Amino acid sequence: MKHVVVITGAPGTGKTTVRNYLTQKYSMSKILTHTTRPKRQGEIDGVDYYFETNESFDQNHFLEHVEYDDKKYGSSIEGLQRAWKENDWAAVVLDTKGAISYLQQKPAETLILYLETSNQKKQAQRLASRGDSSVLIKKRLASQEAKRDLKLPQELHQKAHLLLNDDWEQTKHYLDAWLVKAGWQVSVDQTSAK
Ligand SMILES: Nc1ncnc2c1ncn2[C@@H]1O[C@H](COP(=O)(O)OP(=O)(O)OP(=O)(O)O)[C@@H](O)[C@H]1O
Ligand SMILES: Nc1nc2c(ncn2[C@@H]2O[C@H](COP(=O)(O)O)[C@@H](O)[C@H]2O)c(=O)[nH]1
Repeated sequence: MKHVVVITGAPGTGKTTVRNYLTQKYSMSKILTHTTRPKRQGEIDGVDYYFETNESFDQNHFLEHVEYDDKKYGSSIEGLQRAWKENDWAAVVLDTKGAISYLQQKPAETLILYLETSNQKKQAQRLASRGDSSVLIKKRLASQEAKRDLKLPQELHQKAHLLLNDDWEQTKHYLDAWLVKAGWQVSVDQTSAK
């Protein structure tokens, strides 16, 4: 059985950090997505994203794509197939609109984690600690998509698992426990029985 863990939530809630934990500790495959936004400091093409021009972006076969903060983002069908070839479990970071699309298109395989923090100031502080400029942080948090993603959309009620990411040590415990409930152990047993 294939699974895809979709990690969603507002900016700075820790989506990429959670995705890295799942790929490192659980060897889940990372689904790389495509974007036309400029690279942040330290980001590498083919590692963090496929960085595209407007023209090259349109040449992909997208499972879903969106505009977020005036830039294009999309996850390709090939990216998901590549990830599932490596491992039955894959992880991807998406905005909430992308999470809804995944749920509609892959209902049996999709598991959704919606990340929150107890206080929104924390999210801006985290973006600053990541090295984002204050101008970009202001623009990002003022975008209609970022404001929308502060709230779990109706379509994800009863579908998403809510995860409070205030304390990282505690978040790791939550994730470990959630994965057992989500069937991770079953999958490991099945793999070793092959
Ligand atoms: N629980 C935590 N406690 C403290 N810092 C954290 C925690 N989780 C993540 N961070 C830090 O917050 C910053 C933002 O995290 P991350 O890049 O994972 O957020 P994101 O939700 O993917 O953001 P964006 O949507 O803007 O890409 C990073 O510097 C990360 O190390
Ligand atoms: N629907 C999609 N959302 C995506 C995709 N790749 C990333 N994202 C989301 O966009 C915002 C902004 O990302 P950032 O790296 O510029 O901070 C964030 O919510 C990501 O989760 C995608 O392919 N589809």
